[in-house]
Amino acid sequence: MDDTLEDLFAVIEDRKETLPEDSYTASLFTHEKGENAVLEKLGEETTELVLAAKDDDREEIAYEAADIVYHLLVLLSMKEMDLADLEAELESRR
Ligand SMILES: N=c1c2ncn([C@@H]3O[C@H](COP(=O)(O)OP(=O)(O)OP(=O)(O)O)[C@@H](O)[C@H]3O)c2ncn1[C@@H]1O[C@H](COP(=O)(O)O)[C@@H](O)[C@H]1O
Repeated sequence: MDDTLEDLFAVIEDRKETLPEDSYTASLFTHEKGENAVLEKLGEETTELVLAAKDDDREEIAYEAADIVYHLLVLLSMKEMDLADLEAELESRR
C-alpha cells in the first residue's frame, strides 16, 4: 500500500511538472479553477462514500475511497506538500 501511494504521488508530481495534454491530473494543475474542482470532488466523493457505507456496499466504498485518496494526493501536491507531511502528522498521533 505504501508503494502504491508513493507511486501514485510520483505520477501526480510528474503530471504537474510535464503537463501532458491528455492527462486529467495535468488539467487540474493548469485549469484556473483546478483547485476548486479538486475541493468539489473531495466533497462529492465523501458524500458518496458515506452513502456507500450506509448501504454496506463494499465495492462502492473501495471505489469512492480510491477517488478520495487520489484527489487528496493532488491537493497535497497543489499545496507543495507531500506524503511525508501526512506521515509526520499520523506519526505524531501514535
Ligand atoms: N487515480 C486516478 C483517478 N481517480 C479518479 N480520476 C479521475 O477523476 C475524474 C473524476 O472522477 P469521478 O470518479 O468523480 O468521475 P466520474 O467518473 O464522473 O464519477 P462520478 O462523479 O459520476 O461518480 C475522472 O475523470 C477520473 O478519471 C483519476 N485520474 C487519474 N488517476 C491516477 O492518475 C494517473 C494519471 O492519470 P492522468 O493524469 O489522467 O494521466 C492514472 O494512471 C491513475 O493512476
